[in-house]
Amino acid sequence: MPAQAPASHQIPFRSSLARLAPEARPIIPRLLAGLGVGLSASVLAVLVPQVFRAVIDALLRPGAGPSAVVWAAAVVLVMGVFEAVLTFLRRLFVLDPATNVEASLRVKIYRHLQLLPVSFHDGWGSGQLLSRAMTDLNMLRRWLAFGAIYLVISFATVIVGISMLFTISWQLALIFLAAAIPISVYSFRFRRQYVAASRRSQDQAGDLATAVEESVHGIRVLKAFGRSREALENFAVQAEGLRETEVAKARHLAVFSMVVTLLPELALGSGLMVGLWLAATGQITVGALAAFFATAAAVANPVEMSGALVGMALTAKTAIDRHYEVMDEPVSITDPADPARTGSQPPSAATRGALAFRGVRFAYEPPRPSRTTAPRAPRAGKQAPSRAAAHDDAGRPVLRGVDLELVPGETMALVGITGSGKSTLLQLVPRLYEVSGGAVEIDGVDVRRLPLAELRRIVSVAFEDTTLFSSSVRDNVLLGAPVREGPEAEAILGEALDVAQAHFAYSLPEGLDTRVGEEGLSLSGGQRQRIALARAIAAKPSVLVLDDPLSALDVATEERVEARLREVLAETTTLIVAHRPSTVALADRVALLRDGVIDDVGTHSELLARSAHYRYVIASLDTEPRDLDSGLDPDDSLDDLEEAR
Ligand SMILES: Nc1ncnc2c1ncn2[C@@H]1O[C@H](COP(=O)(O)OP(=O)(O)OP(=O)(O)O)[C@@H](O)[C@H]1O
Repeated sequence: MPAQAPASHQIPFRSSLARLAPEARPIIPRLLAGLGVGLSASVLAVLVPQVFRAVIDALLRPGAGPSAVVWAAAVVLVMGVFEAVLTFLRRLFVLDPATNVEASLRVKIYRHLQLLPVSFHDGWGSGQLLSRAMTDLNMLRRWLAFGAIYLVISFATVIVGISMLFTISWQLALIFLAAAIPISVYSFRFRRQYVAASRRSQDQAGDLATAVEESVHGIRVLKAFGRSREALENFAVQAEGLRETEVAKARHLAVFSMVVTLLPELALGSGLMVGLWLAATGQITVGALAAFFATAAAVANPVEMSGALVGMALTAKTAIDRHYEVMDEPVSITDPADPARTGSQPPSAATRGALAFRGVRFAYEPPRPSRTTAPRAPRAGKQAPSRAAAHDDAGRPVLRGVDLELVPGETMALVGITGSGKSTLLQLVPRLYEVSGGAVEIDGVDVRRLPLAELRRIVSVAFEDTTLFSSSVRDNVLLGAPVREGPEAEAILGEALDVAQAHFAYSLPEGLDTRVGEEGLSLSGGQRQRIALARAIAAKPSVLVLDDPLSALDVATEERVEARLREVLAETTTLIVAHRPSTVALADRVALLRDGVIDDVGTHSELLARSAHYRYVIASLDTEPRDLDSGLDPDDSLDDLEEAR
């Protein structure tokens, strides 16, 4: 387990920036070009007062003609045009690289999220991940394209400007410089406060996004239980928390901006009095005095903007830290260093589908505080706990030594009381989680020694809680299929829909091209399950792992599905979590999971005869058909079903 990450305000700014080096390296030439033209533009702006100085002094010289004014005006005009062109070029140079960095970091975080194990996703709110992939990177892009360049330009302008001030009058320049001392002292304090507030606000924005996402997904539950108002109140508390942080952030920025505006103005005021005295006593010319104030104004502008620029830089730093918190999470489930087989072997030829659990132990990882959001300010109201935090079992063993063998082509039902670890055991087969001890084997090979792509081709899964993607029925079903286009794919699709008894899909408004999923047509729970089951079948697996995917089907449909499954996937080994006697009755054998171990294995009748715990579990299973498509009598007994086989 990696060491706990330091809180973001403890990471020095330079270290945060250094993380961007691999992204920034290719764009450095363009950034430098942008910086170069930006600097030239600002140097031009600082030089304009020197022209004024020359003009005024020339005009005040006895016998001076108006031609000096014409020349000066022409020079100022040319300098102005140059400055405008340079500013345009600066934008042109930096915009493209900044958007490239944003896009590349976004793709990287998405790819990393795909690679990270399910245990990582258990511990993170989806809004947190969403805000890191979207808002944070947007802020970073804006800073790279504008803030970072402008900060350097402003700094250089101030340095050049102050040097110019010294060439005009060292006494006046010293007065101006005196204002810089309290500004730099104060900026230290500001930086600390602002980084903490900025981190808090970006985390709170992520939490808020999670809250919106959860309530949109759970809108039916909230409405059905009349909890919309309570959800709104909780949301309002969270939104208020974010507002307060934003206000605190803005307040820090306002005070800092006030300091950086006020002090140079005070310096200018005092400088004016001293300057007039110096001019009156002939120590400087009137032209020099005018040039001094024009230059001082040009220097004061970036100083005044420094509050906003520093704020932007600190926000970008927080965005970088938040991005790399996710990127630094280790991908713990990876391809083996010495694979037992190569991915090029055709699975059907190489895999018979003998599935074995050997002394399998498993405990969910306890949630680490650094995994969720960074240090938060205490705030009123309830905070939705992360998913892993909601499980008291995290860290405690769920499976304590499971031994179970399935012969190729066998269908085995897994039963046990609720929370006994059935779903957990299933998820170890395709390595959605990694065993804490022991091994899961397919054809005698530890699944950890199979390349992940191959393992997930051999093993196909369907869960009770079905996820359909926003695309057509066809795309959803063929998601894991060996071929996804052409006549062979169509044949696989037709067969999978037939086995899953999902014929309804043909009569959808646009047939198999009908868009389903979040942004598509709403399907019933049973329909969704059938599509998800078809997806698992279309993958042509050697091992099929079904986590009660038929729970929303009526008993008759379930039976038809099982019968077709046997026909079509006669060679497929199936491990199915059963929550209904009907599912149990359709299996070849049943395994009883109890207290983290397999308590007994046998046929349904054998277990009924010899295991009191099995009888207890069976008695507590749901006997009601949930999707009343068929009109089957719910009182149909198990024996009838067994006979039906
Ligand atoms: N992601 C998770 N993080 C931490 N603990 C978990 C997680 N998922 C499940 N658990 C815990 O592990 C134990 C086993 O859960 P599991 O879902 O495997 O049980 P189950 O037998 O499938 O239950 P059911 O029959 O109700 O579906 C439970 O105590 C549960 O609280």
